[in-house]
Amino acid sequence: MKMNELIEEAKKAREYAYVPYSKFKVGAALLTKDGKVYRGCNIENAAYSMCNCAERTALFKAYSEGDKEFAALAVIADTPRPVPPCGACRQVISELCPSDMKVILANLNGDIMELTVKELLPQAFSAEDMYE
Ligand SMILES: O=c1ccn([C@H]2C[C@H](O)[C@@H](CO)O2)c(=O)[nH]1
Ligand SMILES: [Zn+2]
Repeated sequence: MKMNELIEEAKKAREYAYVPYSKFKVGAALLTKDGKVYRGCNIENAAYSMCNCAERTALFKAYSEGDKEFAALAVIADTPRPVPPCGACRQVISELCPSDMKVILANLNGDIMELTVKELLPQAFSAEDMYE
């Protein structure tokens, strides 16, 4: 699957965003190594801290279906620059995805930024820091 196709999948996911509070729609598309795509959108709640980002929705969907081998993640929102994932998502992505996996950030203007998981969260805290 091409990078632009994965961004299109993220754009479709974005349409399902449930964002009555922020009105800020985000879409994500997670490509597995065997070519399957899991879409995710952000889902908010009146108890604001319960809001779930698009990236984590996609990752948790895949994981809960037994898919754990990922090849790329695309994220899109209507932002001036390609949408930067929040710190919480960076932490989750860095634990569940390979450190050299491609993360494609995009916006609706067609701006794209491509980086790796380890570039997204350098010096990430991980299990290795707790157990030797
Ligand atoms: O990369 C991001 C950044 C923000 N959000 C969501 C969380 C919340 O619903 C709204 C505003 O922060 O956007 C995401 O889904 N992904
Ligand atoms: Zn997030």
